[in-house]
Amino acid sequence: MSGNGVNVFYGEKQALFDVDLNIYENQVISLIGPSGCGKSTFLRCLNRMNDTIDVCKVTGKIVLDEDDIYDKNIDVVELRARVGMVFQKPNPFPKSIYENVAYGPRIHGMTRTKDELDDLVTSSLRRAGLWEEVKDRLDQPGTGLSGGQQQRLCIARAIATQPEVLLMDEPCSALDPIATAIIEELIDELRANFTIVIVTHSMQQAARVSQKTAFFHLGKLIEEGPTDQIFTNPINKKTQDYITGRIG
Ligand SMILES: Nc1ncnc2c1ncn2[C@@H]1O[C@H](COP(=O)(O)OP(=O)(O)OP(=O)(O)O)[C@@H](O)[C@H]1O
Repeated sequence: MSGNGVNVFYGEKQALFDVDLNIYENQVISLIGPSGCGKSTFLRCLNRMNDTIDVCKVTGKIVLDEDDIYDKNIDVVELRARVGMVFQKPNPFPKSIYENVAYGPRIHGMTRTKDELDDLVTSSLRRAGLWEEVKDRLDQPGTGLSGGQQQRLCIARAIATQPEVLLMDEPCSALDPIATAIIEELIDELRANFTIVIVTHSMQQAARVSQKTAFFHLGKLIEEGPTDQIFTNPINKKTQDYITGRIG
C-alpha cells in the first residue's frame, strides 16, 4: 500500500502536507511524532475513516494493490474489510464474544455454513491469542472481558475478515504493561500474515514492534526508514531532536 502526495484538510486547516509513504507487505511500520503532527490523520486516510468527518478533505493518491482507494467506484465497506482497524480504546460490540468475531465475515458473506463460520471465529480468536481464555464462554458478552482481552477480541474481529492491512491507532495506550506486552508479541506474530501500520506515542514500542518507522512533524513526513536506523542514526535533525527528547 502506498500514499502519494497526500494532503489532508480539516476545513481551512491543513493537517497533512504532501505525504509520500510506502507500506510494505508483512512488515510493521510505526508512525511516530509529537502530538498533533498528523499520525492518526494519515492512518485514517488508509481505510477512508476520515470520510466520517464532514469537514475533512483528502487529496493525493493512496493505492492498495492496484486500486486507488479514493476512486469513486471503490466500495468503502469492502475497503474497510481489506484494511482493518483497531482503535485506541477496546470497543467490542455489546454482543457475545462469538458474535463480535462472526459479525464481519457474516456481513461480507465470507462463509457458507455455520461450521465454516465457527472455524473462522475459532481461527481468528487463536491468531489473536485469545482462544484458550475464551473457548468455554463464547456466548458471554465481549464487554465482560478484561481490557487486554477486549483489545485482543477487537484484533480477532478485525482479522476475521482476512484483511491485507491492519491499522492500529495506539492499541496499547489503555492497557497495563502486561497486557501491552501480550499485544506487542501478538503484533510480531501477526506480521507473518498481515501488513501492520501502528500509531504509537511510545518510541520503545516502535523500536520493539516495527521494522520500519516514519517520523511526522507538523503535518509533514520528515523521515522514514528501517526502525534501527531511525532510532540510532537518523538523517534529519528534527528526527534526532525528537528521539532524544528535545521536541515533543
Ligand atoms: N476531526 C478533526 N477536526 C478538526 N481538526 C482535527 C480533527 N482531527 C484532527 N485534527 C487536527 O489535525 C491535526 C493532526 O491531528 P492528528 O490527530 O492526526 O495528530 P496525531 O499526531 O495523531 O496526534 P496525537 O498524537 O495527539 O493523537 C491536529 O492539529 C488536530 O487538531
